[in-house]
Amino acid sequence: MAKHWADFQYEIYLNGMTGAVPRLPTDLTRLEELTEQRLGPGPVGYVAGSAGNGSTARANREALDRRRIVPRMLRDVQERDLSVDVLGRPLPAPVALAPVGVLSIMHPDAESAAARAAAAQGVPYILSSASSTPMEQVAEAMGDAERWFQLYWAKDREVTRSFLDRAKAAGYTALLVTLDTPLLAWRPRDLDQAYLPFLHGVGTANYFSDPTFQAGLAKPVHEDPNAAVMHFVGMFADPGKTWPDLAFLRENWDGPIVLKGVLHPDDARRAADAGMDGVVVSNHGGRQVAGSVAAADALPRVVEAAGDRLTVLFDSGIRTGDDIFKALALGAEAVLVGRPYAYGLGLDGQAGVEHVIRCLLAEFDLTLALSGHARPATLGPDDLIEETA
Ligand SMILES: Cc1cc2nc3c(=O)[nH]c(=O)nc-3n(C[C@H](O)[C@H](O)[C@H](O)COP(=O)(O)O)c2cc1C
Ligand SMILES: O=C(O)C(=O)c1ccccc1
Repeated sequence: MAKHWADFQYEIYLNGMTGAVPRLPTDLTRLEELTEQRLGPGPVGYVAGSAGNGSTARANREALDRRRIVPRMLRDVQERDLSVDVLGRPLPAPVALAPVGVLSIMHPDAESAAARAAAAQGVPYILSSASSTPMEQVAEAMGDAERWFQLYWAKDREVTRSFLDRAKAAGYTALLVTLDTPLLAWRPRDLDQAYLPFLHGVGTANYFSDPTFQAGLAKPVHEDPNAAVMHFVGMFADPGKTWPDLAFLRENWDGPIVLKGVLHPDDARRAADAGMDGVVVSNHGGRQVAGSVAAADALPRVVEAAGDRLTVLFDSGIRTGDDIFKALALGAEAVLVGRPYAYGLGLDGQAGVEHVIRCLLAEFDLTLALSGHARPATLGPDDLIEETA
């Protein structure tokens, strides 16, 4: 019998018999405010912030809220199985932790704590290129648990090659290449505080620990950290890249490659033509293009364009179990979750991240069951209606 994620609900009530209540709220939309109260506005502003006046982040929520589930009755949901195969990997549920950089601004144990939480719950951890901990150290914290690597595709081809070699050697099985961040967007919350973590050397661990990156410096990082930061800033993204450049990644990575940040169906077709294995339909949680199409509104057309040529993943705005249900019903094979686990980490370290994973999956399991489904595979567009204004 497969594990029932919904058992967490019963566990919470049972613990209540001894007077214990959960350390964090089970409505994950409350975590942002709580984190801000505890950690202060600087770091939380970076995590919570979005592009422009926040319209894309709001649209992400509206597009999910506008879709309503139409539950079905009497369909035997006693035994349920949330497991899925994604990119040829068996996962216990259709959820992974999104790549979120600079996590040391939330907690000193940073990515290692988040990775341990993912490993403990069996969900994949996607490590950001801009992590505050080197990829080998995060890998070590996870044992042989499922991990994927997110690439910020550097200007310097040899640094990129070195990252790919290191990620492979450290056991990261899939590569997510983020395409929507060739520049950092206009983010008023960060601008108003003049706060950018990298300038303080946060989020540069993979670069500073890289032999090829180091070879490009006149002095070792510890002798001239400012020069190292400037070297990083100059190379970490490359607005000059075009579709033919993907051939380099295809030649240098044996496992699955997924392009993160695809919103247009034609870009999905180009991804398949370039030999990519999947896409993440994402607008970076509303942090890049202000005024962008909501990720959930872009999803159906990308799913249609992908056909059976690409694995389609989804992120941007997932906060609850019913959001996961909706994304899957719109055609995503799995979802990534970003900010909620970053807040969980800020509030309670590894345990806080585990809390977030368990709440989301318990709620998803219950939503699935109460709507008449025993497996993610039976979800489809018929399970939703779209409200019109
Ligand atoms: C603080 C922060 C840092 C992020 N860093 C990265 C990153 O390094 N690489 C990346 O591909 N996406 C990054 N993202 C975007 C997430 O991977 C994901 O697309 C987004 O958070 C999903 O939206 P959500 O936060 O609403 O779940 C970051 C997001 C946040 C909030
Ligand atoms: O802040 C972000 O959204 C992001 O993707 C990022 C970019 C560079 C380094 C760290 C995070």
